[in-house]
Amino acid sequence: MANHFRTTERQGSDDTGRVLNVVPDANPQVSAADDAFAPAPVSTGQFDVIGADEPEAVHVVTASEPADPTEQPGFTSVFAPLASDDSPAVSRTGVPTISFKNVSLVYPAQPNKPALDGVSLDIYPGEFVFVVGHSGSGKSSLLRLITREQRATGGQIIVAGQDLGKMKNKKVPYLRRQIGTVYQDFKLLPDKTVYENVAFALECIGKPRSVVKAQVPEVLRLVGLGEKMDNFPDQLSGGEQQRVSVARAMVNRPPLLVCDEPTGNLDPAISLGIMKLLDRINRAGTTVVMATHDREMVDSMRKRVIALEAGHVVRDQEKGGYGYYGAL
Ligand SMILES: Nc1ncnc2c1ncn2[C@@H]1O[C@H](COP(=O)(O)OP(=O)(O)OP(=O)(O)O)[C@@H](O)[C@H]1O
Repeated sequence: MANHFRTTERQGSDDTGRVLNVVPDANPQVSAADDAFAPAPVSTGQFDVIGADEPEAVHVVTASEPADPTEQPGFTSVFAPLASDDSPAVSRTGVPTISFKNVSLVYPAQPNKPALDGVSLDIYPGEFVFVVGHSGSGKSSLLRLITREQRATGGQIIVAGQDLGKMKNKKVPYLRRQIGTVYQDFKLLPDKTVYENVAFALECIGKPRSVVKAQVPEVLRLVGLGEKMDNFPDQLSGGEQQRVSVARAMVNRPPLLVCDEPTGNLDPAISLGIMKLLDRINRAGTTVVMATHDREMVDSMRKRVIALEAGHVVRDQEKGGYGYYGAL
C-alpha cells in the first residue's frame, strides 16, 4: 500500500523522547499508482475553498477553536503541503477505492424495509464525498458496509480491491487498519490522556514504540493539540475532543477516512475548524467519505454529494450542495 505520509527526518526531542519538529520528506516516493488506495495526484487547479462560489462565509473564531496549526510560525510536517490552496485533481478512472454494485442491506429486525436497496456507486482515490439524506435514509448503514461492520445482504462491495462479501472475518482487522473512522460521539477513552488515546490506536496494531513516539506528537500538532497532549478528554472542549478523534483516525496514516456526522455535536464555528482539518487531510490524498446533516458545510464546500432516500441513491452530484436530497 502506498504510504504517502512518510517522514524521513526528525529534529529534536523532549525528555520524554517525543519528537518536537518533523521535517517533511523532500521527495516522497509514492509508488503504488495502481493501488486502489493510492493518493490522488495533486493538481494545479484552483481549489474550491470553503465559500469560494458563495458569498464569503463568516468565520467566527472562538476561544476554544485552536488556531490553524499549519499557519503557525515554524510549523513543518509531512502534511505541510496542505497549506496550499491547490486541490487534488481526482481522476475518476482506474480502480475505485470503494465500489458498490447493486448493494442491498436488510436488517433482520426490519425484513420488509431494506436499509439500502440497489445502491451502486464508485468512489475514487482522493475523493471527498458527502453522504446526505433524511434520518433513517441509510447513511450510517452505507458507512458500516464500507468498514465491514455490516455485511451486505445483496450485491457486491469492493474496498481497496477486496471483495468484502468474500472477506474472511480474520482479515477484517487488516481492512480496518486502512480505514480511519470518526464518529459524532468521539469515542475517546476517558481514563487516557490525549497522547495515550492516540498512541493506543498504534499500540493496538503492534506499532513499535519508536513509531508511536514519532507519529503521535506529529499528528496532535497537526490537529492543533500539541499543547494538550497530557490533558484528559474531560478537560477538553467538544471541538478539541473531536480533534483527538481525528488525530486517532489519522495517526496510522490510513488512505481512507470514514466519518459519521463528525460535526454533529459541535457548534458551527467549531465544526468549521474540524471540516478544514478534514479538507486538509483530503488534500494530502486521503479519500474521505462523510455522512452529515450539516447543510451549511455541504453547501460551502462544494464536494461530491451522494444523497440517499429510503435506502436508494437519489442524487450523485459533483460539486454538489446539500439540497433537498433528490433535488439539486
Ligand atoms: N441495527 C439495526 N437493526 C435494524 N434496523 C436498523 C439498524 N440500524 C439501522 N436500521 C434501520 O435502517 C434504516 C437506515 O438507518 P441508518 O442508521 O443507516 O440511517 P441514517 O441515514 O444514518 O440515519 P441518521 O441520520 O438518523 O443517523 C432505518 O430504517 C433504521 O431504522
